Amino acid sequence: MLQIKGISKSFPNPYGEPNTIFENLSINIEKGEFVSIIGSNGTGKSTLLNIISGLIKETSGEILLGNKNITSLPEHKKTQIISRVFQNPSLGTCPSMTVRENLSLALNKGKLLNLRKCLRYKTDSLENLLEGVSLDLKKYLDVQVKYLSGGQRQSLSLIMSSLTNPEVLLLDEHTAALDPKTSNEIIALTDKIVREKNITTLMVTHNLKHALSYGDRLIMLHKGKVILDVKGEEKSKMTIEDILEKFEYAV
Ligand SMILES: Nc1ncnc2c1ncn2[C@@H]1O[C@H](COP(=O)(O)OP(=O)(O)OP(=O)(O)O)[C@@H](O)[C@H]1O
Repeated sequence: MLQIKGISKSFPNPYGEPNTIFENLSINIEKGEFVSIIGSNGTGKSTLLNIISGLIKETSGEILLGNKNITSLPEHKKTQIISRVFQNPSLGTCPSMTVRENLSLALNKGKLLNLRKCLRYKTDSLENLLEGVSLDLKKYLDVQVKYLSGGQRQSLSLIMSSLTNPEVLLLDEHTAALDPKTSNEIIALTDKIVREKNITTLMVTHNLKHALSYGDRLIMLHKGKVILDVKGEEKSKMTIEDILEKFEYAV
């Protein structure tokens, strides 16, 4: 289980009172649970992922994974157990390297090896990783990532983020920069990876259709508080109109 336990976060404000984003926020996420997080702009969704991944430090509170307290684990250690895919397709990959090189580096994540050793994987085994991935990624094994489309890069980022079987996957609006068709392909690939590997996943999204159709649980944050938390039948009965009403009510 991933436990967000009594997290508070304030950013200093040179012009007045600190900007408090969370006060004593607690959320428990079951192992393998796929949770969509929605909420209006500036409500703290990315900040929550930044705290979990160790990119920013909480003011107080704890993050527990299983029975391990990972709150103070340095970011480079956290990357071995927590993977992240960002909104910007350029962020998860190295653009000047080929798909082969990116995949090889991801397979060696956390190991101290030189590039030649990293690149020891056979073409067949790398192609297998891309088997069945839409957008024909398999054909681009020796193409530099900077020449791929945004959708192809997000597919690659997703595959890379799950190669070393992370315990937690954080998706920060990872389909937001894509056209509707590609965005649907990427969310379907996400679901396949999360289910096959049983990864505890938190997906921040503004796509209410994705938030409703995918994942086991839907959490809505507003001003740093959970104002909706549904799963199972309750979630499956929800409509986009119900959520929009919540937004109206919250703002
Ligand atoms: N490093 C930082 N320093 C100061 N303030 C920050 C920092 N990071 C985030 N904030 C502030 O925290 C608040 C929440 O931002 P955050 O990006 O978490 O919101 P969000 O819910 O992800 O919004 P959006 O949906 O627009 O991406 C905002 O007021 C933002 O300005």
